[in-house]
Amino acid sequence: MKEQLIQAAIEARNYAYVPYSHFQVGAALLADDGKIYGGANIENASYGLTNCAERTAIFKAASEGVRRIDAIAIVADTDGPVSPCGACRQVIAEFSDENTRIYLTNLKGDVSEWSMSEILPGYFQAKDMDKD
Ligand SMILES: O=c1ccn([C@H]2C[C@H](O)[C@@H](CO)O2)c(=O)[nH]1
Ligand SMILES: [Zn+2]
Repeated sequence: MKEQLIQAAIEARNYAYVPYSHFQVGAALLADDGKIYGGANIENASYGLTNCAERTAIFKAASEGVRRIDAIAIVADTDGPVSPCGACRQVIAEFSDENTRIYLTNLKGDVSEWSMSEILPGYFQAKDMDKD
């Protein structure tokens, strides 16, 4: 499944809309429903409105009812495994738990595997709002 997910991320990357950075990123997640959802980064002439690949994949899945990510792979043409931004790490946390596997990869085939608390120590979740 890990290899299949990484392959899906590589394929999703081909649809990156990156006229400004020319930096293509792809992501693919395995959801609780057993389906794979892919996503690519989508940039905007108003740069700050750019949506990262992993958030695209997560929002596609969430908008179809997914509430838990089993595993997610992210890929870019980087020297080492691609490193997701802080905003994306928090968005991954919204739909993840400590059993979620996070695969950071590149086109050379380097893969590093992370848990949620490894990738974002102290991440905030809705359950943290429960006071009793
Ligand atoms: O993990 C990452 C890192 C960067 N980007 C995108 C945002 C922007 O389009 C481009 C350069 O930052 O790469 C992602 O999609 N995911
Ligand atoms: Zn991001």
